Amino acid sequence: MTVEYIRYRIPGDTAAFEQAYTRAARFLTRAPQCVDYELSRCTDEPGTYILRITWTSADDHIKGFRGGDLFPGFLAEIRPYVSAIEEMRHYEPTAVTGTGASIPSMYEWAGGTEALERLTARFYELVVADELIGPLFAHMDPGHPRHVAMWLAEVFGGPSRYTDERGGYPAMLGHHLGKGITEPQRRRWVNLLLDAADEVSLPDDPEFRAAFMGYIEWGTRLALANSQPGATPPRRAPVPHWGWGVAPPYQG
Ligand code: HEM
Repeated sequence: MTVEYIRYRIPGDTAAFEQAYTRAARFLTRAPQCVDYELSRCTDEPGTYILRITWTSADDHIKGFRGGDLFPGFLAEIRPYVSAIEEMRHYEPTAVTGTGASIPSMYEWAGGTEALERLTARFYELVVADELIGPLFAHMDPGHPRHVAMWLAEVFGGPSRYTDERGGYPAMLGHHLGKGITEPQRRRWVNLLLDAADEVSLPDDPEFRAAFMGYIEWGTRLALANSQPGATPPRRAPVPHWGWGVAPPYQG
């Protein structure tokens, strides 16, 4: 991945510049080498703009996009502004990246550790009483519901206690290896978790439940795949971090 920054100083009609880029952007939208792009206007210095384009790689940009069919149409739209370019360079992203706290994490939205522990306590009551999956959990550690709450907390943006105290992803993976979970068992696990979520009044707004279900579907399908005989999952990986996806929480 490489990020291209192009800084413009437009001396005249900025509306025409923005319109030209609106047309040029249609070519970026169609380019498989383009991850995303954004044109920003400077609020302190009218006429100064920065275009950020993330490319799959510098080579893909130079050889793929510039050497490809879309470039002539793109260039035709922005050619009048080439002389207004003050900087045009590729930058490599560093490890310093993240998000702020303007959007609450799913962990906070759910109600934190207390809410997740309420969820898993009720869930495993339903699980052990269930004729299809109860037998799988016949010998489970009494701390199991709290440990799964810890895992979910970490996945949804809360404290990293499963990693710090319980061995993180490799330990969680180890609990599922060789279990031979079947699809009906996976589906029952999901159904019971959703029943428990309703019973303990986990937030039921569309955004939270959609994102929550997204993780549960992903996680249970991986648990099933990794539990099969001969499965070769990665032995080491970080605990996944699940976010809101395309529908962030509705805050009124
Ligand atoms: C999102 C999906 C899942 C998550 C987050 C999850 C989470 C976990 C965690 C964190 C543990 C280890 C608990 C500890 O550290 O004590 C565990 C163990 C286990 N899980 Fe899952 N799991 C998932 C799906 C499933 C499914 C679908 C099944 C079977 C239907 C299953 C069956 C088990 C079993 C049998 C154990 C070991 C229980 C024991 O201690 O005897 N898991 N799971």
